[in-house]
Amino acid sequence: MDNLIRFKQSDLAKITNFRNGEIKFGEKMLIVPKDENVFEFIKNCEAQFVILGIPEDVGVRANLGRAGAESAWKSAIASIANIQHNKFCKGNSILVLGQVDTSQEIEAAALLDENNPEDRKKLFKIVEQIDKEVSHIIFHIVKAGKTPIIIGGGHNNAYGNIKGTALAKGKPINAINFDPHSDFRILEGRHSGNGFSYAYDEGFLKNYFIFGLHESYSSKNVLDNLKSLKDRVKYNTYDEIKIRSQKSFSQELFQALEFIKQEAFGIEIDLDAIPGIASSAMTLSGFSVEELRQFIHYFGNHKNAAYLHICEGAPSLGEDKNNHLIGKLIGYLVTDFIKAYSTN
Ligand SMILES: N=CN[C@@H](CCC(=O)O)C(=O)O
Repeated sequence: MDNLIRFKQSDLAKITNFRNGEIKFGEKMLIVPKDENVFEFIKNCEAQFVILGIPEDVGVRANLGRAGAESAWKSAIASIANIQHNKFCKGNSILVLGQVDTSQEIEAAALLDENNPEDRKKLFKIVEQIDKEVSHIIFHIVKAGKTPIIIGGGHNNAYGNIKGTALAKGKPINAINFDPHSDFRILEGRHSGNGFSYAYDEGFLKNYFIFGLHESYSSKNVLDNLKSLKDRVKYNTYDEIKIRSQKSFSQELFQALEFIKQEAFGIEIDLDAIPGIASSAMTLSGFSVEELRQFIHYFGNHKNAAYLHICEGAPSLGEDKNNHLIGKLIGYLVTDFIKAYSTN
């Protein structure tokens, strides 16, 4: 895997705060040893979960959003390394594979202005390059029988996750997306707002459920398109569930699972659904952290859950004094998924 920067034992040691009498995830999580073949090691190691970081925000910029999602990976892995290894969750169930090497793409994108139409087209092309790298790595993880946990990055990476998983399974997969936005925008060139529409158009995505759309941030055009595809794309809105109480959260979890559970499915989490989380489309209205954790438990508990993707968190857009909080939240979500999966 040329475009992978492997995590090393010394990287883990640097971010783990050792304490006498305690065992942290950083002391137990696996890494691919220096001289080992990556694919072989993934296949044969004891860990079921493979953590991959995608530190980029080119997709968000190409969608005319606010950059910053590049910073979530570093914060997340530092928090994960300091989770306690205990009877509730074991560090050695995780292989920290490392991060997609996005340095060239970020460097090329830095020279471009997303508000200039010609530059924006170049950003679309750079996102396509990231797509190739993401789908390639995800393909190999899933093919090895393991479960990727992907920490982005922009939501553009849903495309690579879905494509890589579908190719490994040899058929299209389903997806559930916890997101105020459909990310089903027009096929104008790749960015963070059309990962699912491209995956659908290219035949990698079969059934798609969007959980908790914000009515005020879904365009008529997108809603019309979703309506025309209603046999394969379904959604509920945050407003229906939490504001007007027309639908119940737990009943909607059930309905969504019924729609996707027949095939392998990806669990996509956009952190801009949670109030107060620094992100490109940061909001003060949305589901609570506990509802998100219940959501991950509910879907992660099903045997067809194929991967977890947590994206769009942008610690660098947050307050300086508490910029570790997004990483800490991601740590909770990762362990919720592992615990749910392990009891399915
Ligand atoms: N992945 C996020 N997609 C949202 C982002 C909105 C924003 O950055 O402001 C969307 O395209 O609607």
